[in-house]
Amino acid sequence: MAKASLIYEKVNFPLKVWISVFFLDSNEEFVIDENWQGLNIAGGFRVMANSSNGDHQTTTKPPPTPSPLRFSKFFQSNMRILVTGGAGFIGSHLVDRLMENEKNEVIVADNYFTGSKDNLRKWIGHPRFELIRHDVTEPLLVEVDQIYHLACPASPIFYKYNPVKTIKTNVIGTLNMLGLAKRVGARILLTSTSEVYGDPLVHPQPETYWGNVNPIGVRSCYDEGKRVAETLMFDYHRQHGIEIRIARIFNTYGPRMNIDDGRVVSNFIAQAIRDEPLTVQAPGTQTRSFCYVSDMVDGLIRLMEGENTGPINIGNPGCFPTLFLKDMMFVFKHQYAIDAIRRNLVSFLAILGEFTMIELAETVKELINPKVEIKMVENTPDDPRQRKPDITKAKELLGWEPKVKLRDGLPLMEDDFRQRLAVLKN
Ligand SMILES: NC(=O)c1ccc[n+]([C@@H]2O[C@H](COP(=O)([O-])OP(=O)(O)OC[C@H]3O[C@@H](n4cnc5c(N)ncnc54)[C@H](O)[C@@H]3O)[C@@H](O)[C@H]2O)c1
Ligand SMILES: O=C(O)[C@H]1O[C@H](OP(=O)(O)OP(=O)(O)OC[C@H]2O[C@@H](n3ccc(=O)[nH]c3=O)[C@H](O)[C@@H]2O)[C@H](O)[C@@H](O)[C@@H]1O
Repeated sequence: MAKASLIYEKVNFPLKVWISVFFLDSNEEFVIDENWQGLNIAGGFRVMANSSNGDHQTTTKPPPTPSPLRFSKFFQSNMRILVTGGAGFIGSHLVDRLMENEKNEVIVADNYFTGSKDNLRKWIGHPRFELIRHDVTEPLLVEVDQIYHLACPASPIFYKYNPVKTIKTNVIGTLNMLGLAKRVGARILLTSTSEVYGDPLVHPQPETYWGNVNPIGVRSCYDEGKRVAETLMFDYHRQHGIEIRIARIFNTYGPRMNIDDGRVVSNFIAQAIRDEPLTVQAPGTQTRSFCYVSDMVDGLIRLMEGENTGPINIGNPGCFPTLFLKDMMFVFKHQYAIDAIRRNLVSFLAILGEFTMIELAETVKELINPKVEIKMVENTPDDPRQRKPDITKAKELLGWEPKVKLRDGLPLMEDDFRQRLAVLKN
């Protein structure tokens, strides 16, 4: 569909080739000239005939049959897909899935800040795959039909490391990708986050909730950055008719997460394998919902291919009520937790029906290393106390719901971590 409109635009204006040149804060267009009749949409330009003398208008013969190569290029049903941040955790799994379809050509643009070529090693050299070292804060000129825009550090440790760069990535990076989408008529999907809900006062979070975000906190570069990115998506949609999709992703885990990524599931698994104490950040009663990466990729592709702009929550609302008693005992053994409960009733209510970090630690301990210790450590500012997606919209509009339970997903991740850490299971 996007390709069809691209072809239409290029072929039906033979005397002019319009090129959009995207500047950081504006999209400006200028005309190359009437000497160029056509554009090779495979990338780069090709002059196919010179019409400035008007020769073709005087001839009575039908025009020569164009090269079959040209037609195959124009009319093939292949999709060319750009994945920004494709060398990262979710991005590389998305690339695997997109590459399974022989009609897809995939271009990855990544600056390798938190991603790695290693995640894509099986595709490097493949004729339908291209990897570009590129920072999305700079404009990118490629010809594509779809853009999955994932580029952004996702672990709080990494996005807080250089907050100014994080906000530039979210704002300027998204602006650049929207400029690209506008120039080539591509559909664009943004991977937003459940962090747009901040420390939510509504629970679970539906897409209609506007959030409770600290605009000046240490996490703001990320959560406010993503909120602006969402705003830009909708402004380009309303103002320029760009086809947009917004996924609000909730905590996702799986193989290929950075071992020292700092996120809770990867931390606990690496710690359990290394025989180090599992570090539960106080109070430990904060809740999250964990979605296995294959489910996430499935949701993202359905959103891209479907007819809804979103935003749509994609996450796994599952919880573990069976661990409730154990959880309570752990909480009451720790002064931190008791203080937190006294201070805030929400933290206490969280443990009644939700999946807490203590439960996660207990689950990892049980599945991976029953001898490992669990210890309570200091938390970081503005850590959301509760988070769980309302996925009604994803179910109804995308026919999507997660399939992999945490207890099945954790061992798959363990295998990958053991291989990379070179530690065999006893
Ligand atoms: N994993 C989650 O739980 C989660 C939750 C919510 C939202 N998300 C979003 O999903 C996307 C992917 O997350 P992930 O977990 O795979 O993270 P990740 O850190 O593994 O991947 C991000 C990728 O983006 C690249 N990148 C960062 N800044 C860039 C820049 N300026 N230019 C080009 N490339 C850049 C990194 O090198 C990396 O390859 C992110 O946008 C993130 O905000 C993830
Ligand atoms: O899903 C989301 O929308 C967001 O979720 C995560 O942010 P966060 O939930 O803070 O992720 P973690 O760093 O994995 O922390 C989860 C919880 O575990 C706790 N934690 C973390 C690390 C640890 O070693 N121990 C521990 O108890 C944290 O205090 C926090 O309460 C991601 O890292 C963001 O990129 C993403 O956008």
